[in-house]
This record gives sequence, structure tokens and C-alpha cells, in this order.
Amino acid sequence: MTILVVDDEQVQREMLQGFLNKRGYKVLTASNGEEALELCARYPISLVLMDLCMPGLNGDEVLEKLRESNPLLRVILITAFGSVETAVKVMKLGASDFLEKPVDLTELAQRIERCEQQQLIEQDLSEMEQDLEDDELPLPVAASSEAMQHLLSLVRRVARSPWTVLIHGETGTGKERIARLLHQLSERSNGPFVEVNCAALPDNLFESELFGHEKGAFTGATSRRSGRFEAAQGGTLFLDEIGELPLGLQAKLLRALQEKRICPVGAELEREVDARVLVATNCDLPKMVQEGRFREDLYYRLNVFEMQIPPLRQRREDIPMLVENFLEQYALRPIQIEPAAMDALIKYDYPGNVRELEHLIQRLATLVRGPVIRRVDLPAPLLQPPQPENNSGLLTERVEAVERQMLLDTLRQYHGVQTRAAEALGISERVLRYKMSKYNLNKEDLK
Ligand SMILES: Nc1ncnc2c1ncn2[C@@H]1O[C@H](COP(=O)(O)OP(=O)(O)OP(=O)(O)O)[C@@H](O)[C@H]1O
Repeated sequence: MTILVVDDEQVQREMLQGFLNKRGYKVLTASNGEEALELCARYPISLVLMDLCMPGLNGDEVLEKLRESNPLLRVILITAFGSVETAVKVMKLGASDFLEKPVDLTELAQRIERCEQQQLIEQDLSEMEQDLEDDELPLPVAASSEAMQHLLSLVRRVARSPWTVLIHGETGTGKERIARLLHQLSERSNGPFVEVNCAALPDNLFESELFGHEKGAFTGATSRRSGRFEAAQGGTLFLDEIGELPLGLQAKLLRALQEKRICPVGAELEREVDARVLVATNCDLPKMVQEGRFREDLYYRLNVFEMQIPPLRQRREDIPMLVENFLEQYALRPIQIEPAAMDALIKYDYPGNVRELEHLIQRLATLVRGPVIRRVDLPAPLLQPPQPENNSGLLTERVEAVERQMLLDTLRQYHGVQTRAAEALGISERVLRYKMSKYNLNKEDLK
């Protein structure tokens, strides 16, 4: 969880930051309301800790704007006096809680934990509502597995934020598709989606390709040309394979992200750009940072929100749906798949992930003569004896099994009375009902 500390006194900011850092929270600090609002627009902050008595600060206004920008945001106010009047006032302002000065750190830690719990429940509920929503995505994304369902629910929530998103995943897992989806579900969907594959650009063209150039900026620059950043004005700029961005340009990209301004090659004046940036990589960026191949400041600026797309071999439940989709897309006549063939397709490991599966089905759909794809039609690597089972997903499965059992035991203990079971489990009744439907727990079985 990321916490923003807002206080005009540096000593106080540093003390709170140090304390919270030690407890494992990511902490950002601001010395006034404006800075606080700016940081909240840029980073996924979940809790704001704000001193109400700062010179020049209109607490009401800042609070209102903060809550407007993110309704899930929690605010704990730090006030001079802990009277009942103060309590009423801060709650009216939309704060979740308040603490008296000087701040008792143990108390603070408890209040933060309480906020975290409430947020988890709200998140759970909003996920539930969104999951129930529908599958109406502007772009079809096969997602039968729990991992992909979770990813889609994240995409739905993050799409409308202005944050930079770092999409991480092996080659062919669908990073570009997720980036497009983020764009199409955002408020910028009517604007352009511009993709730059950083691995495909030669070093000497990089800068002018991204930022544009003026006439005569270099040999061959016969006219002024705007770059991809400007082409994405009002829309989204997707930088694929960001790990390949040359070091020299990393500083320029950082500046463009921070200042929202770019300087075309050979230009004297900077230009403002308004493009949301999404990036993708299959590299281990933290390792590249350690080795000095990727700028640390840029990494943190890009990694405001990270999404991980698991390799296909860790979400085999998606394979049948993907196969159906690709058959529909590529077969010129109706083609079925024999169960033994589907079985082999599900068991194969796909080093090239979804792209490899797509090409495979495309080939089969064209080459197979009859109305059915049989096991023997598959290429040799798919007919190898099954690989040893992969262990990933095991943790989630076990945690879910434990959770299901706890719900079952508690509900039985209270003879199916949900109010009491929810209370005993420390969750709300809504969350309990959601979990019961998730685990298929029938009211009648519990009495
Ligand atoms: N969940 C999905 N549902 C349907 N099609 C998908 C899905 N995921 C990926 N694809 C398809 O698989 C192919 C590869 O996906 P994409 O290009 O998005 O992968 P990538 O991770 O960006 O690849 P690279 O690492 O090579 O840049 C595309 O044709 C895409 O449409």
C-alpha cells in the first residue's frame, strides 16, 4: 500500500515517512495541498495522512478534490485537538479517521491497519460487482483462468486512471492486447493508440522517431516531422520492449513523462504533449537497474502500476477458449477438434505463448483436409509424453481450499445464520455472500 504524508513541517514528514517505511509501506510526501493533489493523480495512493493545520491550506477543498479523484482513497487527518466537535467536522469533510497531535505511533499503525482492512473489503466488493458486470470488452480477450479474470478486473479498474502501467510478461503472452484494452476502456479511447516497438528502432533514429525533428536537424532531415509522442496526443503511447530503450534516451523519456513536454531534435523550444504512456517488457527491469543498464528513476516512474501476464503454461484453462477463438478467426469452414487433440494442445508448454498457439491453429485450420483436427495432425513437439505438472497456482488453490473450509465450518457452527458467521469471521455479510457464491456453498447444506 502506498501512503502519502502531507505536512508543511519537514521534521514531521521525515519522522512519519521513516516510521511507515520501516513497517513496509511505500511512502510519498508532500508539503502542501497542491502537491498532494498532483501526486494523487499520478500514483496509486490508497491512504493520505494529512495535517489539517497548515498555513495556506484549505483542508475542505483539498479533501473534496482528493476524494473526487479516487473514491476509494482513505484520508486520516491529523488535528490539534481531539474533541467531539473535531471528530464530527472531519467526518463531514469525508475523512475516514483522525488523530490528535502529537501523533501516537502505535495508534497510527492500528488506524492504518483498519483502513487497509476496510479497503480490502471494498475492493473485493467492487471486484465482485465488476466481475458480475459482463464480458462486454471492446476487444475479445480469452480469459477462463482465474489469473486472467483477475487481470481483467485490474484492467477495468486501472484503465480510467491516468497512471503509467508497466505490463510484464513473456513473449507472446498478450501484452499488446492488454495495452490496447487499457486504451479502449479509458477516457482516451477516441484518441489515437500509437505503438512503438523499442527493439525495432535503430539507435540513431530513436530520438527523432519518438520526439520528432526540425527541418535540417541532421543530414536527411529535409522537412519538419513530428514524432510518435505527438502522434499520440490526446490518446495513448504504447512503448513495447522498453528494456531496449538506449540509456541516453532514458533520461529524455523520463523528462517527457515528468514534465509532459518534449523537445524535438534540433528544436529550440519544448512542446507540450498530453499522451498517456503504457510500457511493456519481457526483461527483468530491476536486474537491469542493478546492472546499470536501466535508469532507476525511470524504472520507478514507469512502474507506477505493474501488471503481470502469466505464461500460457501457467493458465492452461485458457487454451480451449483460445483455440475456439482462433478457429473461428482462421477456418474457412466449420472445423471441430477431436478431444485427444485438444488434450495434447492443453498439455503442451508453448514457449512462444498465445502467439505460438495462434500460429499453430492458423496452420492447422488451413492444412487439415477433413472437418476434424485429429491428434495425428498435430506437429511432433505436441505429441511428446506429457511434461511434469507445473506447480504454479498451487498456493492460490491451497489458500482457497482453506478459505472455503473456514467458511463452511463457521457457517455450520452458526447453523447457517449469515449475520453471526460473518461477525465471527470478521467480514461483512455482503462479502460473506459473495464468497459463498464463489465457493458454491449452498444455504441448505449448512444448517
Ligand atoms: N487472451 C487473449 N485472447 C485472444 N487473443 C490473444 C490473447 N492474448 C494474446 N492474444 C493474441 O496473441 C497474439 C500475441 O499477443 P500480443 O502481440 O499482444 O503479445 P505480446 O506479449 O505483446 O508479444 P511480444 O512479447 O512479442 O511483444 C496476438 O495475435 C493477440 O491478438
